[in-house]
Amino acid sequence: MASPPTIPRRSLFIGGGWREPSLGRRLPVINPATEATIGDIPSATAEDVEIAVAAARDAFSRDGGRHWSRAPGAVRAKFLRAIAAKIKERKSDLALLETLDSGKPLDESDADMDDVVACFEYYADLAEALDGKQRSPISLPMENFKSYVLKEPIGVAGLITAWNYPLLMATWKVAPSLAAGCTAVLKPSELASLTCLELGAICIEVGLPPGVLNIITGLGPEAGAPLSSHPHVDKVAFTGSTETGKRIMTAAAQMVKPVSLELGGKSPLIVFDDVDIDKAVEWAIFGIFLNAGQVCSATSRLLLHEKIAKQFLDRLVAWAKNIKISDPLEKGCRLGSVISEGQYEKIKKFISTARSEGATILYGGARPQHLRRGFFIEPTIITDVSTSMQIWREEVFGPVLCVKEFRTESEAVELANDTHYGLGGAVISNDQERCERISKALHSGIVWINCSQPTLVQAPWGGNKRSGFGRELGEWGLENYLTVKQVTKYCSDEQWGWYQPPSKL
Ligand SMILES: NC(=O)C1=CN([C@@H]2O[C@H](COP(=O)(O)OP(=O)(O)OC[C@H]3O[C@@H](n4cnc5c(N)ncnc54)[C@H](O)[C@@H]3O)[C@@H](O)[C@H]2O)C=CC1
Ligand SMILES: N=C(N)NCCCC(=O)O
Ligand code: NA
Repeated sequence: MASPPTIPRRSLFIGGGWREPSLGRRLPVINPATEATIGDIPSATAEDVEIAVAAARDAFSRDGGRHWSRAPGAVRAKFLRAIAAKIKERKSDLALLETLDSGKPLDESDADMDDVVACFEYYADLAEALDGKQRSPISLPMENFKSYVLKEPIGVAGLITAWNYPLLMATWKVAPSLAAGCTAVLKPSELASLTCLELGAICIEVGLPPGVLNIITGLGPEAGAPLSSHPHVDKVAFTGSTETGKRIMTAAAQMVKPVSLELGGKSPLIVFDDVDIDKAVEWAIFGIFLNAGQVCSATSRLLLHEKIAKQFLDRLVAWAKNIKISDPLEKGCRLGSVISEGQYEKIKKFISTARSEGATILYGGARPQHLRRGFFIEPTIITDVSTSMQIWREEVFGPVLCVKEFRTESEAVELANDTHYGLGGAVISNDQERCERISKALHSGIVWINCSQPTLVQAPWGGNKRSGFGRELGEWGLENYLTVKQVTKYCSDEQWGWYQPPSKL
């Protein structure tokens, strides 16, 4: 057997170098597919947050910002492209680390690394384009004033992220914040931090100016909370649960600090009776079993037109049975383990509550019999669901799909919008006008037509209602880290003339 890959032992990445956590604490790294402890990560506390924020502050204003925050966009773009190139070079080892840390299939980690590279490259282009957008004039109905707009980096950004796409979720925040000219402190999830620490190593290799990006790993209350409430952090961007999002918003409110929140979801997928069943089934499967359903935009509520419901469910089960569930390193794996024991127990509880509330577990619901260790759960399909049940209302963040039938388009829309969340929504139908009507009717930040989950770096990403606010990716992702300044100039030779001039005497 091949020897197990080495897990790098890293410290906190602060001020351009490695630094031991002030209290000397470390946290175990658990591979959820084997339950083995495979390494450890530093556990930062408020003392370290203090040092990291000071490093970011210093990097923001060093030499009047000449080397970073006020440097030409092309300077920052060069570093973002260098980071992208290093990630490309290290793609297979980073993907392996991501899989060992999170349990996701290696093919998914590979695709995530491609997305990471694309995101750094995309924001490198936007950093360059930003200079050309400066001083855009405001049209005014008078001639004695001229106004224009400057877009300036907001300052030090605090970036707090989740474990479902460890390096990718960090990149969605790191790339645009750096492109904008901000400096940043990243706090990834304690459940999967390995690849984010490797990003620190990459920053050293490409010679990123010290303090521009700082990476501190550790627990939410110990490292995340002091970052979100820090008076010298000018903006907080967060991806994670709605509960933690509320805490972060409350902390930031004390400093009147802008936040963007990318929170949970319970997104619907509506399937009409005019579709190619197998094509639609594959999107339904992809929409909930990708990354074992640990996707904020997972289409976890399937709405089926009653005319095709039976046939659709038969095919859905057939496809679900055919999903390769295995060690995520095995070739062709399409369902790995979930992230942690805590998440595994939580998902099992959701399934047992659904059963006790009267729903039917049509398929799955248990540990796959051929896997004795690791936090694996079968792809699970739940029917006979009513809208008051927990499984309809709450985010599971696991491979669990609940299904309801509908008769009319308006009933489908009403069921789709019957949620406190508003991240994604999807519709599958051959009637394009109907798809467009539904796109307008869904209360969500993202709508997919005839598919589910494609995520494009150019397109805005984010939700409404309790899924949060603010948009990542695309040009919207850059705006998150910019502040708009108006500059207005009086350009008449005349005295202003509001006051009576005193006598000249
Ligand atoms: N929608 C999404 O993208 C995600 C949703 N979730 C949901 O959240 C549930 C719990 O998962 P967790 O890992 O506990 O997510 P979480 O929302 O608590 O963690 C996300 C990040 O916030 C940090 N954090 C935790 N408490 C904090 C605090 N008081 N102040 C500042 N930062 C803090 C964590 O360390 C982590 O980096 C999951 O079961 C899932 O349902 C989890 C992760 C992502
Ligand atoms: N890369 C893909 N497919 N999806 C990203 C989902 C991001 C999220 O769960 O917040
Ligand atoms: Na882990």
